[in-house]
Amino acid sequence: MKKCHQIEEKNVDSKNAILLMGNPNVGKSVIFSKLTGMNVISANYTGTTVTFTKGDFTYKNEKISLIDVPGTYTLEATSPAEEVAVDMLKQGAGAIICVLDATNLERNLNLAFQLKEYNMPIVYSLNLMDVAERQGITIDIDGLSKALGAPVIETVATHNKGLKKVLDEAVKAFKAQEEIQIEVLSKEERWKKVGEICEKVQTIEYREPKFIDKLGDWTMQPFPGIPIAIVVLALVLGIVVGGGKALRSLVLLPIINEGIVPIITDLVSRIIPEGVFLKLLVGDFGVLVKGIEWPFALILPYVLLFYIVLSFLEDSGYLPRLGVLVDGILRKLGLPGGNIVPFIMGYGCAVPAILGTRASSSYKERLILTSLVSLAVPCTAQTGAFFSLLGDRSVFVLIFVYMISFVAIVVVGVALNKMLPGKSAPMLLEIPNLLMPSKGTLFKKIWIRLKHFLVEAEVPMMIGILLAALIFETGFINVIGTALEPLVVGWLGLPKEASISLLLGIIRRELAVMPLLDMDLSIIQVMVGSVVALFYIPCLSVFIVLVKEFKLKVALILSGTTIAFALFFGGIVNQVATFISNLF
Ligand SMILES: Nc1nc2c(ncn2[C@@H]2O[C@H](COP(=O)(O)OP(=O)(O)OP(=O)(O)O)[C@@H](O)[C@H]2O)c(=O)[nH]1
Ligand SMILES: [Mg+2]
Repeated sequence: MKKCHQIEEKNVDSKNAILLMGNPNVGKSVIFSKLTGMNVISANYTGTTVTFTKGDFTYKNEKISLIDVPGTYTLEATSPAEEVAVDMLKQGAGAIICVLDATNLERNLNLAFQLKEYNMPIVYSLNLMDVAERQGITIDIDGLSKALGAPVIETVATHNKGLKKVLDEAVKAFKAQEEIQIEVLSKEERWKKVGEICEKVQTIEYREPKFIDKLGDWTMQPFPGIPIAIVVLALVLGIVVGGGKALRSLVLLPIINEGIVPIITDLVSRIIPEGVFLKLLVGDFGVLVKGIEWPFALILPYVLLFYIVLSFLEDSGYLPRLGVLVDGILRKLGLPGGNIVPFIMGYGCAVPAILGTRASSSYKERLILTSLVSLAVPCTAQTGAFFSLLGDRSVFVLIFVYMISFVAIVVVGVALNKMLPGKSAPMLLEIPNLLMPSKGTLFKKIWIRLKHFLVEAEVPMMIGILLAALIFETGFINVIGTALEPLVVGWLGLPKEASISLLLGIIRRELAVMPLLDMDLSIIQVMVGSVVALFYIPCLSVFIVLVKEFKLKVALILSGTTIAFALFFGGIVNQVATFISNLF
């Protein structure tokens, strides 16, 4: 028989803290967002939350700190994300809201019983009741409550059903300060008891599977799963690429370049006298010209559409299913199918993708995925930049850049898998229910990401543009250009002023591409510039995350390697393309 757990550091505020615990993907983050009014990202796959978030609010005159933590299957953490949850639990709380997935009662109760080993009152939120109903699952709430010795409340978090009642019960529990009935069971005793409870309280009535459940199964079988995946990919590309182009050239560019920018330029020119300062604001690289055009007209359409599509795919539960289909391919890169989610997120931004790897229990997998995303996966802002630079000029070069990216992912992935010590974790990929995304949570998520982009990207982009303006207006570009001439002109075959791309690319990845837009470049030069930008150093925010997650040494090695890779292959493309063009 084990001993019950002692709470380690009794936090002074912990008596007002309510901890949301539960298995992954049971709705904790949705409950957190609904109860606190703070928006945290939720998605339909395991491992969405990888750190904790605290939300303070007052409820019925009680000051409450609600804490959302990553999901965990057991309290013996196997990944950095699960460690966060277990650490928070050990710090103690006034009460725990244990969220249970009504469609997976047995596995969820296993964790519920482990929580009973801690000296804290628990209230149970039996969530996803709508999906349970759809699947013919009925649960005897009173019976379950008796078996657990605590209140059990049926909830549908996405529709805010039952959540107030859960909060009421949690507040009641921590105010009552009743003696807690600690129950410590061995693993075998626990599973046996859980099995008995499920048998008693749960009835599963056979229902003809609904279309959405059938679709969920089809998406994982090679047929029709692969054709479905191809249709999904085509739709994603159509929406992001086609929609992005339409939004950019038909709506945003005319509004910004023919409306907003001329008005601003005119106003500023009237107030500020001719000189360097005016040029910094509204000159060729003016902050008020490029600082509006680049992020809002050229990048934003792709970012917005990508996040709409990604959020929909995330909330539907399709991504882990895609992971099952591509497991065999990804495994060759040392990344079992479960890594599909952070990998795809990398096409949005490398920062959440790298943070997302915290849910993985294998350091080797985390490092391979991080390396691939830092090196060869263009983020959505960079994609916007590539489409702006290449879309109208040469679709061939555009396809070439993405092919190079794909080849690099495969070659580097296979090589790292062979070179790095350690093992990939076996595929533990939980397949969630296929759900129709809830409009409210979907909009909120898109808004969080868009806001994040506007704050996180716009400020560094403005700084980068200001730096570029300063470098050009002061003539400093000649000094840099001359210093880098052998590399930029000699090896890469680019004009001297393209050195600016190498400087700005350090700030943000798309800034390695954007300056090329206004230069009169040949097709070969555009191709070289794009390949360099594709592999070039991860931007500053990614570098900071790399240091945080993998320490300075790994961050420096990765960044150094990506720079070397970018310059080496950029040069090779230049030499080969020039040689071929000379033949004709
Ligand atoms: N239909 C339905 N969907 C729900 C309900 N509660 C949550 N969801 C959806 O289930 C998915 C998982 O929700 P999250 O809040 O991210 O789950 P989580 O427990 O925080 O997951 P982790 O952070 O991975 O531990 C999301 O797509 C939600 O929109 C519900 O009651 N009914
Ligand atoms: Mg969560």
